[in-house]
Amino acid sequence: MDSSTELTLPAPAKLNLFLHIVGRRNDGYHELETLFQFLSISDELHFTLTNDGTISLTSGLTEVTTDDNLVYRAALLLLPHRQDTSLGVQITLDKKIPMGGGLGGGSSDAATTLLALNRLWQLNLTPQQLADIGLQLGADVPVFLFGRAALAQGIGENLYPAQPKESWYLVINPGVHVSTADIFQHPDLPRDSSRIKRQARHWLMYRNDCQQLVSTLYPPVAKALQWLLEYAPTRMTGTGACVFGCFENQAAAQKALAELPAEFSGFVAQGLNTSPAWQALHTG
Ligand SMILES: C[C@](O)(CO)[C@H](O)COP(=O)(O)OP(=O)(O)OC[C@H]1O[C@@H](n2ccc(N)nc2=O)[C@H](O)[C@@H]1O
Ligand SMILES: Nc1ncnc2c1ncn2[C@@H]1O[C@H](COP(=O)(O)OP(=O)(O)OP(=O)(O)O)[C@@H](O)[C@H]1O
Repeated sequence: MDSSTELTLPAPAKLNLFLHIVGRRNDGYHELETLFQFLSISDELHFTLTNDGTISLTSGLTEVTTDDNLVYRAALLLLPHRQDTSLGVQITLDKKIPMGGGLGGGSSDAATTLLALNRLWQLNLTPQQLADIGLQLGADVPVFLFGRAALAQGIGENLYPAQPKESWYLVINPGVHVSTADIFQHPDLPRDSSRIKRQARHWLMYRNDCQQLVSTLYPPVAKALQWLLEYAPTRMTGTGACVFGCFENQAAAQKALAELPAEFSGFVAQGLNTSPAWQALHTG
């Protein structure tokens, strides 16, 4: 494979190890403090350079149209930055991360696309320029571009590298769809957490401010949390619906997974402080 015309890159999932809401901006977006860590489960994207000036995407996803797919939207945003307008790309997305569960798969796919096209189309955009473009697609895109586990402030654009333990997690999908916009608009969402002193304590000492509300609105989320708590310290990621338990090692997490009630699905993955996408681009 010629790396100047073809590129295969992962797009990892993330966890929000904690998530505090510390305020609300004038535009309605919430100011957060959250600790991001990547997971060893990834979507895979394959990029082939073309010379027809167009973007094509094959994803096999029935839930999302091509026009709405964050991969396609990310590629569109880079079109005006090409010097040579004959440059195009054929993209294949192999989706493995559960969608809409707070695992950030869509944002990660978008970030991997921005990184790949910056390389293939030789755009020479700086990390900050890519982050500004990425933020238009989702609040979680910058951390995937940054490629390091991080404490995020603002809506996710102010990132400070962090080194949480690379634990093993059992992630459970309770099987309900939680709308991020609905949770952030809900009158009962607490919005007044105080700012933490930068990572003064272990992340388990903090909380996810959306968890109580989502558990009340979606009983399967509460049930998954309650089941997992028998095995490990437990929390919800993002605005849900996925929840995770933190284990000492892979075997302990697998053992709990083997006992998972049939009504839920789940998987075991390791927390990673360096994004596999970043690693592939810089060492591959
Ligand atoms: C909750 C997190 O997953 C934490 O990592 C993210 O902040 C959510 O990021 P995301 O899924 O990329 O969300 P976006 O697509 O940017 O926003 C969806 C909707 O949620 C609300 N929203 C989102 C993020 C934020 N900090 N404040 C908000 O109020 C806005 O109404 C927005 O229209
Ligand atoms: N490539 C993509 N992969 C997944 N979802 C996509 C993609 N493109 C667009 N979407 C849309 O974005 C929505 C959110 O997807 P995603 O899987 O990133 O959610 P999430 O994990 O809850 O994100 P977050 O943690 O950032 O809130 C999906 O329900 C889908 O409609």
